[in-house]
Amino acid sequence: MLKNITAEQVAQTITPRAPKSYKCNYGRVLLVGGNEQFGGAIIMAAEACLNTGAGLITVATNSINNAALHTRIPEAMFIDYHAQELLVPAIKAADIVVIGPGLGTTPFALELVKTCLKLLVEQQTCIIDASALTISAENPALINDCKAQIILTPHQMEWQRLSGVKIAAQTDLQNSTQLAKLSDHATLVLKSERTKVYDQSPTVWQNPLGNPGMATGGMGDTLTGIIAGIVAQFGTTTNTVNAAVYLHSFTGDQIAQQDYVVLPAKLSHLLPQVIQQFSKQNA
Ligand SMILES: NC(=O)C1=CN([C@@H]2O[C@H](COP(=O)(O)OP(=O)(O)OC[C@H]3O[C@@H](n4cnc5c(N)ncnc54)[C@H](OP(=O)(O)O)[C@@H]3O)[C@@H](O)[C@H]2O)[C@@H](O)CC1
Ligand SMILES: Nc1ncnc2c1ncn2[C@@H]1O[C@H](COP(=O)(O)OP(=O)(O)O)[C@@H](O)[C@H]1O
Ligand SMILES: [Mg+2]
Repeated sequence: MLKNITAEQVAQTITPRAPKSYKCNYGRVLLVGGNEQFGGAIIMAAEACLNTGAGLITVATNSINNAALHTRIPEAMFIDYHAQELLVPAIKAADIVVIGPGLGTTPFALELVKTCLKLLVEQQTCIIDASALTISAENPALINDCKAQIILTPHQMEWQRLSGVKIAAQTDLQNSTQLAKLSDHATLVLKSERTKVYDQSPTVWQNPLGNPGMATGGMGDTLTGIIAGIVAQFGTTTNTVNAAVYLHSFTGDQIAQQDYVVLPAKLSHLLPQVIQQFSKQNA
């Protein structure tokens, strides 16, 4: 059954912060990605995650990206993703691990995906995006064997690679069937001009918002960061994933009222205000 995500559901999910709380109450997120060529992708994901309200953020990336990362968001901690002795404890300590934006598909990238997916346990959530989806398409057991709660965020070509279903044949029934084959505890955020969210139930959720100004590189990396920030604070459920998808497009639509193209950085900067509006509806 197809249902629209509603503003009311989002407002119910985004509860105001408790006065007696501190950073560790809002989730530890580790973002892994960004090679020499695609550092921007992991920086945009981290910036969106920060602006969504995650408590503590660490970025494991190529060291060439460190200066740019810290110029943009000094709030984020940095790990050189080649440093196993730092990376492994960071994976174990995280509530949420994002893997893939700007990671590339080299043998080293494959080893990183393996390290993350194998180390994660049931209490953790892994958001698999971009290059990590392309890598997993060649190695489907990685997703199947991963114990963490899984959120997959492919665009239609990444989903074609992962599921084997051609874009033209990506019906709701096909998508649900292929998702269940990949993992019995994964949620699928299938991105398009009208993104849909599939879990292991027969209900499919459709995002009613978004605009073509959002068709720009980095917009999916930004969504991934928002999903990470929302599930870090409010738990990993279909509701929280839906809320993140909705907030991303809601913010994009606000910007498109004046702007021809919706820049990912601008969307990120508007997020704290938009999320506050939704949290106040709940106060
Ligand atoms: N600033 C940065 O650092 C950025 C870095 N990035 C990083 O780049 C890496 C590669 O990721 P990617 O998504 O760019 O490339 P890929 O996986 O090959 O997919 C593109 C192919 O799929 C096809 N296609 C069909 N339908 C489609 C759809 N709905 N949406 C999109 N594509 C669709 C399309 O077909 P075409 O239009 O060419 O016929 C094309 O052939 C990854 O690590 C990512 O994080 C980006 O995030 C950008 C900003
Ligand atoms: N025409 C459109 N209308 C609404 N949303 C769009 C449109 N085009 C792209 N988007 C959104 O932009 C994002 C693109 O994700 P993705 O292709 O992974 O980008 P990138 O990897 O460059 O960050 C998705 O969230 C998608 O829903
Ligand atoms: Mg992408």
